[in-house]
Amino acid sequence: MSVKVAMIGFGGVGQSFAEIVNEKQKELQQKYGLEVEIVAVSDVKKGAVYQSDGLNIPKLLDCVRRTGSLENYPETSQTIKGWSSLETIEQSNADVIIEVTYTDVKTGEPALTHCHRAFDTGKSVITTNKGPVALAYKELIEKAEDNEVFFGFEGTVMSGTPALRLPSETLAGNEIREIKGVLNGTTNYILTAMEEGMEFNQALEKAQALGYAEADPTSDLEGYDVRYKAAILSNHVFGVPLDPKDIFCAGITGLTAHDINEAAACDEKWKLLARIRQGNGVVTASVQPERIKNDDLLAGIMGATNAIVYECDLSGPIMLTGSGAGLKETGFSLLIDLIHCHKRKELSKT
Ligand SMILES: NC(=O)C1=CN([C@@H]2O[C@H](COP(=O)(O)OP(=O)(O)OC[C@H]3O[C@@H](n4cnc5c(N)ncnc54)[C@H](OP(=O)(O)O)[C@@H]3O)[C@@H](O)[C@H]2O)C=CC1
Ligand SMILES: N[C@@H](CC=O)C(=O)O
Repeated sequence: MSVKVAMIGFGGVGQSFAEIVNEKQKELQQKYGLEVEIVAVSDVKKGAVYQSDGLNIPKLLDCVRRTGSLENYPETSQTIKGWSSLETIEQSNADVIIEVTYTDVKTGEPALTHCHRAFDTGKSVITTNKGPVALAYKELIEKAEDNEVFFGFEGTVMSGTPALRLPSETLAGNEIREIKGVLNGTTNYILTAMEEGMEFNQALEKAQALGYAEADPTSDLEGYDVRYKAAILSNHVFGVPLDPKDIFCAGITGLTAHDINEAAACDEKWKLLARIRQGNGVVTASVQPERIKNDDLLAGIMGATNAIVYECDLSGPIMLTGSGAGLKETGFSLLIDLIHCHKRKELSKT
């Protein structure tokens, strides 16, 4: 079965997803009976292109990587160029909108409006954008259900490492009382690099070049990105809405090379930790750098790798570790959701 996809945002993650779809086309067809057609891409500076019978992915990637613009994408009589994100969502024949614009930690826009418009027009949404999921979790889940469409956001926490499906599917039956983790790739990369003697700014530049950091890295450095992830986890795992503003939040900008060395001399490490606890239906959470012993499991989590620990009543603590950021990994998270969206559709036919 063919699933038509429109992409809103075509930065690092968007392009990586297109590349994965192109590489895995045959396998997706053989294993899942899934044929993915990218029919539209709409991006602020790179422009927009729509073709109802599907775009040529290698040409799309070549065009944007060579010229930085979709203006030069080869046209046929079917091609429409220049649609805004909302025109693309409303007027394209896509079944699924892949929302991969930047995360705005204050308003969740423009992604929040993109999700609403997609659901209003009967389209599913798959996103890695933390904004709408952290700020409007319940509202969007309910709207997707009311409109009988799919809402996937696995990549919003720990990119392609399935930190959200693990508690809701694999750990089902447990009561989870506490979650803690290293949930930001950029800051963990910087702290690891500083332990190896690199300057803060140089480490940040490297994290940006590797595609880990947010468009505005203040979000990473000051802990806002993790605060959003904590709000998503509270909603998703505990079923309790938590306003990001109510989460105590401190970042890593106050940490100096001296602090890092002082911790090392005591057999300890600094980690930016998120803690989310539930008791009697009330959730409290915090995000802050903490000095932990080197024999703590989380002390061994280095570079852009992240880890999350679920404290379960039956299975005890379960730790999941994997990439917390990265273009390929995050592109893959979109694919996981797309496969689940497809499976759900297939199941509904039986
Ligand atoms: N990179 C990572 O490791 C991870 C990223 N994420 C999330 O995934 C999303 C995408 O990340 P990434 O690809 O790295 O970010 P980029 O900044 O590389 O890409 C975002 C793209 O969205 C475009 N854009 C902005 N506003 C609009 C709009 N209104 N309509 C259409 N396009 C728009 C930008 O265009 P322009 O540049 O032209 O302004 C840019 O090309 C973000 O929300 C991020 O938080 C989640 C997990 C991991
Ligand atoms: N900027 C984020 C990307 C994933 O959410 C990070 O560094 O973890």
